[in-house]
Amino acid sequence: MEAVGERGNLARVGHILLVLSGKGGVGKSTVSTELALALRHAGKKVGILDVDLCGPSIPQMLKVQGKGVHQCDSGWVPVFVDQDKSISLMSIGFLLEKPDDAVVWRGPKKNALIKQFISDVTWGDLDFLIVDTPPGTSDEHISTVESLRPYKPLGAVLVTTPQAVSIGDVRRELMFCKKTGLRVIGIVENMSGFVCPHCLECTNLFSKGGGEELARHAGVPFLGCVPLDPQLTQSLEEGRDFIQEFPKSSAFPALAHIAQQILDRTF
Ligand SMILES: Nc1ncnc2c1ncn2[C@@H]1O[C@H](COP(=O)(O)OP(=O)(O)OP(=O)(O)O)[C@@H](O)[C@H]1O
Ligand code: SF4
Repeated sequence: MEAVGERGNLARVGHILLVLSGKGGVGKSTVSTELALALRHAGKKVGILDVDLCGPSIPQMLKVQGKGVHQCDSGWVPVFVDQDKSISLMSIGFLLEKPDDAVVWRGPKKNALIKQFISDVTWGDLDFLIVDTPPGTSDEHISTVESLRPYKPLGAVLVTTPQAVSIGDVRRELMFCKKTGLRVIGIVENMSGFVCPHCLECTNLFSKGGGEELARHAGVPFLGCVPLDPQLTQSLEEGRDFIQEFPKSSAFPALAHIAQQILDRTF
């Protein structure tokens, strides 16, 4: 295997995007998964590295839970989500004996695994590597950024919900990006209103516009608002391709728009 300084297994990866959120449950894994599907839909090859070690939910969202990863001479082979190998995934979920086993590890062990994921997964040719991180700005984030930075410049997509408390957490994320030299690709406001499937009226359950206002205030791009969409929840639970199967649902245009903006800002 090549050494880290020679780019090794990430040599043929175009862009690396970290998906960050100040707190849990705001939809970071959802955004990571749907972005991967939308970029695939735009003809791109995408890898997902799930370093949310305590809550690896992406295998289920892509219906590949329980699959095994195997080792080859150059490292770990990721799990391919589709037959044409346009989405590949590496997650600690594949290394647990049972899908709901808990990872009760101290920081150094987690950091060692993250470093191993970054150097040892054989991604091959990718247009994007999307890294789904744990909530907050912990040791794992610093470890992820420090291990990835020697390879290429890193971009960050920040996910928030519209409430003030979540927005406050994003301010801390922005500070983290500044201190660690991450380029902020933009902010996504998730769970931004609920569009009634019967009357198409939008109800702003958690208020609206906080993410956009924060982006304006911080001078970073705002990528869009994703509404709460029961079809999105359902497709994530069943591991279906929301972008392919639900083009008429309320979250679809928002996710497609966000993916397009990412393409515009990274190429
Ligand atoms: N826009 C949305 N519409 C409907 N359901 C959503 C939306 N965004 C997220 N969800 C649902 O909310 C739940 C939490 O989302 P998700 O797991 O992506 O959050 P997270 O920020 O990654 O959480 P954590 O990092 O704490 O694991 C999931 O069940 C997901 O299906
Ligand atoms: S108008 Fe209100 S109650 Fe009636 S279908 Fe729409 S959201 Fe539901």
